[in-house]
Order: sequence, then structure tokens, then C-alpha cells
Amino acid sequence: MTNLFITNARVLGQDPTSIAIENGTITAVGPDATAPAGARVIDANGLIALPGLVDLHTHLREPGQEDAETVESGTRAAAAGGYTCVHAMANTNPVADNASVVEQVAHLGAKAGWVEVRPVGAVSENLEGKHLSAMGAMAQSQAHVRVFSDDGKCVWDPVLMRRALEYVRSFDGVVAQHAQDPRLTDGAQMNESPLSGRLGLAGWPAVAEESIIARDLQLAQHVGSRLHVCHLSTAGSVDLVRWAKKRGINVTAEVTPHHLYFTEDQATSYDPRFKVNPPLRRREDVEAVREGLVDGTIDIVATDHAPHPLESKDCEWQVGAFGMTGLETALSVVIETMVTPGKMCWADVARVMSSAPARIGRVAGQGQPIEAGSVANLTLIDPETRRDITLDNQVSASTNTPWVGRSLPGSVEWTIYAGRVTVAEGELQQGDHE
Ligand SMILES: NC(=O)N[C@@H](CC(=O)O)C(=O)O
Ligand SMILES: [Zn+2]
Ligand SMILES: [Zn+2]
Repeated sequence: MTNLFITNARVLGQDPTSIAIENGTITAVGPDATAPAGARVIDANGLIALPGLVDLHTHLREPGQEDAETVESGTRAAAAGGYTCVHAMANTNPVADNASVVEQVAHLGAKAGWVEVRPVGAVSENLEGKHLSAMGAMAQSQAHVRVFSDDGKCVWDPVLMRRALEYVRSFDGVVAQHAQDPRLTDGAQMNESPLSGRLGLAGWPAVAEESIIARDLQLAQHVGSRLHVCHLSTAGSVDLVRWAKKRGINVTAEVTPHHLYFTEDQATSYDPRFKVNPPLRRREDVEAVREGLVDGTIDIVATDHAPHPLESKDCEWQVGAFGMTGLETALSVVIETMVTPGKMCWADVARVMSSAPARIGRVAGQGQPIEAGSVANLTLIDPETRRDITLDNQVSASTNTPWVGRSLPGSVEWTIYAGRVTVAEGELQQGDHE
């Protein structure tokens, strides 16, 4: 591995400085730092340095749906988006509900070498919501699973949810809940509102999300466990989590870039690219999740990168699949919605997209501060450049991005994963990281 010397980098937006990296570790940060022996020099003039981004919620689709994404293609997209670690959701085929599947996913991630892949383990066998999965075996496996989720499906049975919460305590794990009451959302197609009535699409009421979150908060308090709320999307959900944190309940929450940006109005196009679970909500909800992210009620931004093959999206709204890709645009959306309007600074971005997700997932060596002694996981971004999102500049194997045809601020110029350059001057470095 080549030593690196980064000059003129604005660490978290501060004054330009130098960063020395030796054998994959940051050894010095400051204007007086000197180049390590044989170092490749990276001139970061005009670039902001952030810790490598960490996604707590990525669908990599392997095993089973390799036409939509593979561990290789999804992690390549992650590196392009400035990530150095992703958590791979368990709703694969076969489901990641046992040690051998999570070890396989972790192995594929290590082989690809683009980012650290942390597999998420299913809560229930085959995501059926009936029997607990082999949680302990996954936690103790080589994949060191700490995040458990039936994402895509809600752990609806309160007894099963209670048992899962109790179980993860013994290995400091967390249950990440996809909060969706299945009965209240039977056949649902978009947010329930006057608009869903007008469009003739079956409504998905906010209460379907909020009632599950309320129950889970009470359960987490009752058993004293760690709960994480996936892709929270309504003002009421923000209120519930705010209330729970005040009471000292051990809860964390995430919001997606798309819920920070889009409203339900996108459904008027009937373009299934905007069909997602949970659905895009009202303007008031978008305002509330932004506010929740600013005041710390919402801990992190997670992509919920959900690639789907063309045939699942190139169709009528009613039959289209739920989900949108997000790894390549997440940081830009956070800049657009939070940094540019002055609601967040770069240190906040580092917190919600790197250090906090690493802490929730209990990932050592990720999300560390940019200082001597930390693992060299970094992303260098040009905050000014705007880029046009088009169908042919997608790195993911799928193209179901809602940002196509739009322009977003910020470009990832360099990504450095454990001291290896995965993106250089905006280009993916095929092979260099191996
Ligand atoms: N978000 C989505 O709309 N879809 C996800 C599942 C999920 O995150 O619930 C998927 O796996 O496609
Ligand atoms: Zn989900
Ligand atoms: Zn998901």
C-alpha cells in the first residue's frame, strides 16, 4: 500500500491543512505535517475532507437478485458516493438469517475491496416474522453482525420484537425496525392524503408508521434495549422519537435523502421511480425530518439504496417495485437540503453520515475523527461543482434513481478506504485497491 500525503485539504471545512497517511493509518494532520517516505501527493486544493461515509442501510441484492445489483457493483457505487463502509440489508435470496449467508456477503465485500461490508442479520427466519433467526450465531460469526433487521418487512408481532430486543443486548446489538403496520398498509401505493384520493392510489397513512414506532419505543424502554428506527418519514414519527429521547429511551433514528427532499407531489407524474417504502410524504413532514436531523432527534442519514431491475420500474405505478437507488447522490442531497441553506455545517455532515452510523453499527475503524491514529478512511469532496444526474452516469447496476434529469451540488473527488485510493480525481480506481 502506497503512503499518501494530502495537501490543502479543508478538514470539516476548516483552514487548508496537510494529512499524512502511512500504512493505512493517519499519522499526522496539520500545516507542519511532512510527506511520509515514498508518498503519493494528493493536492486537495478547494476540497473538503470528511471521514469516509458509513451507510447503515444499503440493499446490495446478492445473493439472489444479481440482475439488480451485486456486492461488487453496489460497493463500487458506494465508493463513488464517498462511502468507505456499508451495511448490507438482509432481504436477499436466500435471506441473511444465518451465519453462512452473512459470512458469504462479508467475504464478497472483502473480495471486491471497495468499502467495508457489514452484513445485517435478519430478525426472523426467512423474514417471516414467526421465529427468531440464528442471531447469536450471526453475532459470533466472522461477519460480527451487530445490526439486525427484517427490513422490507416490519417485525409486527410484539412478542417476537420483544424477544429480539432482549436477545441483542447480550452482544451489544441493535434491532433496526422497518416500521410499517401491514394491516394499515394493505395494498397501499402512496402517502394517504387528499392527493392519494385524487390520484386514485390506495393510501398509506402516517399512523401505520407511527403506531409501530410508538410500540417499539415502549418495548425498548421496557426491556432496556437498543432500538433503531429505519427510514423515518413523518412529522409524528419525529415527535415520538424526540419524546423517547427525552425519557432516556435508547433509540436512534435515520432519515433517507429522498425523504429530506421530495414530497408526495411527485406521485402526480405516476412515475414509479418515485415509488418507495415508506412513501414520500407532505411538505410538513419534509420540514419536520429536516428539523429533527438538525436538533439531533434523527441521528443519521441512511441511503436505503434499493436497486431494482428496469422491468420492475418501467411499468405502471401500481405494479412498480418500491425503492430507489441512493449511494451516489446521498451526500449531494444532504448538501442541497441541509448545508447550502445553512442548517448544517461540515462537522454535522461528518456526524450524521459517518461517525454516528459507525457508532450505531458498532464498526471499529470507521467514522473516526481525521486525526493521527485513526484509520485512513476519508472522502475529499468539491462542494461547489454541480453535476447532472443522468441515466448513463450511474455506477450502480440499476438506474432507478429519482434524481435523473436533476442537477445536484457536490462531487466526490477522492475516496480513500483504509489507506487505499478507491476514487481519484472523480474516477473509480479499478484494481488499485486490491
Ligand atoms: N425501501 C424500499 O422501498 N424498498 C426496499 C425495502 C425497504 O427498505 O423497506 C427494497 O428492498 O427494495
Ligand atoms: Zn424498509
Ligand atoms: Zn431498506
